Amino acid sequence: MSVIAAFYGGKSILITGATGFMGKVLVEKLLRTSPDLKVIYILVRPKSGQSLQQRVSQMINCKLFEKAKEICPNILEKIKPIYSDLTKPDLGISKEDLEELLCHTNIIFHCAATVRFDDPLRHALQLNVIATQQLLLMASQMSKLEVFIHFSTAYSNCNLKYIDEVIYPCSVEPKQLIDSVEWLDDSIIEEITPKLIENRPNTYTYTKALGEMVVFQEGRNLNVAIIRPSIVGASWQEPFPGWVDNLNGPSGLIIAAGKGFLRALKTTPRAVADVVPVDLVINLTLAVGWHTAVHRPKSILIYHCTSGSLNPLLWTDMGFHVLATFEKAPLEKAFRRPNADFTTNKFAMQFWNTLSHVAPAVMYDFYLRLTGRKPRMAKLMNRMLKTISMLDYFTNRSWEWSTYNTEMLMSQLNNEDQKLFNFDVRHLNWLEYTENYCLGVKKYLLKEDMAGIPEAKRHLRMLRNTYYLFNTVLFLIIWRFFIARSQMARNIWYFVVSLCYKFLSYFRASSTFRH
Ligand SMILES: CCCCCCCCCCCCCCCC(=O)SCCNC(=O)CCNC(=O)[C@H](O)C(C)(C)COP(=O)(O)OP(=O)(O)OC[C@H]1O[C@@H](n2cnc3c(N)ncnc32)[C@H](O)[C@@H]1OP(=O)(O)O
Ligand SMILES: NC(=O)C1=CN([C@@H]2O[C@H](COP(=O)(O)OP(=O)(O)OC[C@H]3O[C@@H](n4cnc5c(N)ncnc54)[C@H](OP(=O)(O)O)[C@@H]3O)[C@@H](O)[C@H]2O)C=CC1
Repeated sequence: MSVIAAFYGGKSILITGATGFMGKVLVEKLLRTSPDLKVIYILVRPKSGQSLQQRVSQMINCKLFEKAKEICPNILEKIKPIYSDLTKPDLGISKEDLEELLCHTNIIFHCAATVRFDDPLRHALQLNVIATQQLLLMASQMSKLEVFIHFSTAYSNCNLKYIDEVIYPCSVEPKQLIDSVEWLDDSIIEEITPKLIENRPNTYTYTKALGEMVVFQEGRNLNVAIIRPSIVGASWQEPFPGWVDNLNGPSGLIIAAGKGFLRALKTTPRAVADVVPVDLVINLTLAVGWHTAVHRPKSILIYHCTSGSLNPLLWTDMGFHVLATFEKAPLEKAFRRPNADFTTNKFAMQFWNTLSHVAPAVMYDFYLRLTGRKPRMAKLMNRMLKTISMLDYFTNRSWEWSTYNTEMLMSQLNNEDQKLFNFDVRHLNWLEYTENYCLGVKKYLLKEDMAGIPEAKRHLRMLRNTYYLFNTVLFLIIWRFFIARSQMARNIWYFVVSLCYKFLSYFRASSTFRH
């Protein structure tokens, strides 16, 4: 019998960020494995003109929830959306809703965050730190609260090489910073941001570290645990392989590679791609929720959800797996044939950027202009180059995370739970996973039909022939140019032609002789 699934039965669970990538998988798994849970309160903001109810309907009508709906037919009654904007005072929650939450909530999963790397410090602070602080305050008034699970990232301390399951203090106290940004002008905040984040690459990792400090300082009287996943990718097994719904992490670049936009990447040869499947992260999270509620550890435990130390995958290997998959099942209407050069050298990367990224985009835009259409490729390419440069920090470094707590937890699960809430990354086959990831990107993100693969292959063949033709014409033009100007080039040309002629005559003569 599953102890973890039984634990969530009859519980009222509050989830922030339920409409996000990980939040959806969390809601789905809870409903699938504990259909007898009482209610899941989800804090949602209206978005793109959709009401809260419309957002919930859209969420549960996606393929991800198909199995959960079979197991839990009254799924709509189980999910209660609560209006909330985490950037507003008191999280924008109405008095009545607040009362209900304070009276009934047993478990909180705090998933919401801004994961953008380029967010201004003020906004990132608002969501990743102040909202966490306010949620903790709210949690401290909940009479039935058993556990508070906070989602952080394994990269919150990416300024270190070895990262332990502890909270590392930042040089500035979160409270001081929160007070300061209240009266500081945006331009001044922008100016001091590089000094504050020190040797971290962006405001995301910095504010996630501050968020952990806030949890440590203000969650002491609560029963809290922190999950630190590394790079979260598509699902491995549950509810089916390859599910993914946004462009974050590797997904965007997998598309870019499949469409033939991304043709070169700077990465150190031994740099580890610390990817973890989303279902594995959610399984660990649910196990941590159960363990923390039942065992009530004396201090806040941190759980690293990483793959590098147990089952490492290199970025270059992942790249080759991606290319191999798109060879078998190409994306539709690719810009160029998928191919990639991995380089460690900054100058080589600049060379490849010019040759493989910028030049084809500029040429294609020229062609679009000639045919009376609006050029768009250079703009797209610049966006992709910006994204690559933002991810460069992560594809060129490796970290080591300790996993004592995660391993301790694994050893405490019974056989049934080890299967139902599997978070053992050692059993993962990266080749198979990457293949499913790419197919998932094709089906669920790009909504491409698998029946279109023969046409996509034809398109790639056409691109290959165009490429050969283009190169031949280019070679002939350049050669013609040299022949016209240089006696030496002419001599080489005549020498090569006469050599070819002699070989041909020789083979023809010898084959006539044999007959
Ligand atoms: C050969 C294969 C090897 C694979 C090799 C992979 C290496 C991959 C390393 C990952 C390493 C992460 C390690 C941290 C792990 C965490 O803990 S963080 C959680 C993950 N967070 C992220 O990944 C967020 C990263 N993204 C961002 O911060 C922002 O999107 C960027 C990169 C700054 C771009 O900002 P922007 O220029 O304002 O663009 P934005 O409005 O976001 O989107 C503009 C367009 O680009 C598209 N786009 C957005 N993001 C992406 C993306 N990542 N890729 C492509 N297109 C994108 C959007 O769809 C949008 O298109 P339109 O809708 O306009 O048509
Ligand atoms: N994805 C990854 O690779 C990793 C993620 N993490 C952490 O996991 C957690 C979940 O990440 P992920 O699911 O990928 O993120 P997403 O960007 O997919 O989801 C973010 C969620 O936060 C909600 N949210 C954002 N701003 C607000 C707001 N002002 N008010 C209310 N809700 C808001 C979003 O709601 P809406 O739908 O309305 O936008 C969405 O539900 C985060 O804490 C992140 O730091 C950690 C490591 C890696």
